[in-house]
Parts: sequence; structure tokens; C-alpha cells
Amino acid sequence: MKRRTQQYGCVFSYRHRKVMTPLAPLPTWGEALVSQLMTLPILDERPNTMIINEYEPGQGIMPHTDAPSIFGNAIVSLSLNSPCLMTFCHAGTGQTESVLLEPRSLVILTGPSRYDYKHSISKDHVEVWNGHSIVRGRRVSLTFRYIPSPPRAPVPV
Ligand SMILES: O=C(O)CCC(=O)C(=O)O
Ligand SMILES: [Fe+2]
Repeated sequence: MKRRTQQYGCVFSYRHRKVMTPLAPLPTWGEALVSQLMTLPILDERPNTMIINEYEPGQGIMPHTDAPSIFGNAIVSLSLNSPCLMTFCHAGTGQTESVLLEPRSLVILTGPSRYDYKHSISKDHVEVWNGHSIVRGRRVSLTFRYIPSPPRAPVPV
């Protein structure tokens, strides 16, 4: 079974790799989180989309780079519930590195981590990080992204 998602601001199709439809605005609590993010010295542009990904144990996300032609320079994800590893694979050299995403932590993708590496989350039920076993439970992440020019009308498939 595939992970469940909910999107606010715009729907992005991972399959078609483009923004398909303008959508309901972020909920009030989502805007409140964005406002909090904007108090950190990390984002130049205020995110206007939020995607919620829910990963049950056994679910992950394939290696990808968030479409550079669509989204801005910074991608921010807030992790909730279960920890997991996010693996970064360099598109040119294949070098990989994993980062532990702890509940209530932010991962911020900018520069090389945003553009030169693909990121992924495995389907493994147990992951090993620095000699520690990370047992995957249900994880929910909120990913905030900025789309410079969101479509005003639905884009046909
Ligand atoms: O779950 C996450 O933290 C990452 C989600 C992600 O990479 C995406 O939606 O593009
Ligand atoms: Fe991503």
C-alpha cells in the first residue's frame, strides 16, 4: 500500500512531476507553523504549499529531488511520531549518507542537499543508524515548499 498524502496550496503530481491544481489554502495551524518557520533565519521565501505524508511501517518514499523547476530553494520537513532515516544519494557520484529524522525535528534541504542529492526514506521496518536500531512506527511529516507561480486554474493532465 502506498503512503497517504494530503496537499494544501497546490497539488503536485509526483508521477507527472508538475503542479496539477490549485487547492485549498493551508489550514490556520499550517499557516501558524509557516509563520514560526519564518522567524528562523533559514527561509527567504514564505512557503505557500504544505504536503502531509503519512508513512505506516513498511512505507517509504523513492529517491527523488523535489522538482527544481517548480519549487523554491528551500524545502522544510517537520517530522512527527516515529523516527526514520532520510538517505541522501549524490546524483553524480552515488555517494550516500543517512540522517536520523527525530520526531519534532526539522530537516531543511538547501544547496547541495536540495539540488545535488536525491533523498529517500526506506520501507524497512527496522533501520540501523550509528549502531542503533531505529524501529519504524507510523510517521507523519509536514513538508513546506514555495512555488513561485502557482497555477490559477486547474492544469489539464
Ligand atoms: O517525509 C518527509 O520528510 C519527506 C517528504 C518528501 O521528500 C516529499 O514529499 O517530497
Ligand atoms: Fe522530497
